[in-house]
Amino acid sequence: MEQQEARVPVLRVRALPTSTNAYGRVQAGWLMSQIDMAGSLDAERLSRGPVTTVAVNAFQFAAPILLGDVVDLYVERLRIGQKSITLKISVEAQRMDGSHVRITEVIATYVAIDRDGKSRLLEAG
Ligand SMILES: CCCCCCCCCCCCCCCC(=O)SCCNC(=O)CCNC(=O)[C@H](O)C(C)(C)COP(=O)(O)OP(=O)(O)OC[C@H]1O[C@@H](n2cnc3c(N)ncnc32)[C@H](O)[C@@H]1OP(=O)(O)O
Repeated sequence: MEQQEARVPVLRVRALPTSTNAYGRVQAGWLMSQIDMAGSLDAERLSRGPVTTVAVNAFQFAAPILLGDVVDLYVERLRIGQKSITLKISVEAQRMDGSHVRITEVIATYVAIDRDGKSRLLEAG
């Protein structure tokens, strides 16, 4: 049977009352934390060890994330260097009515580090 390649989010999380303001909209800080979580997860897998965020580009938010939305974070590897990985992290929300909304895209660079926090070569297999 022919396999269809599905786009799989690195992280999927629901916006609950603990993530929103009093008006039911997700706070930017919560979303940034999820973005960093998705990016570092992918970079840790690729580098087979710890990483740190060295640079993040400017963010722009196209739409709000609302209470109850399911938030999907997709990661695309843009550049794999000797010690660093640059990723595009895209955020989409599924509303409770089933509609899908594009929220933001961020470009972030992660550097593989050793136990002392010094940069190290990637160990991608
Ligand atoms: C409204 C709400 C408010 C919210 C507020 C908003 C905040 C928006 C946050 C968003 C979401 C994220 C949230 C992160 C949250 C944290 O993670 S906080 C920051 C945590 N990061 C750190 O602490 C890292 C601190 N920096 C360091 O420790 C050192 O600079 C590093 C990363 C170990 C690099 O050390 P180094 O000696 O420069 O390393 P070096 O061997 O020369 O270079 C290694 C590689 O890094 C690359 N590199 C070095 N510097 C850079 C650079 N600046 N750019 C790109 N690549 C670089 C080099 O090109 C090299 O790559 P390769 O060409 O080999 O692949």
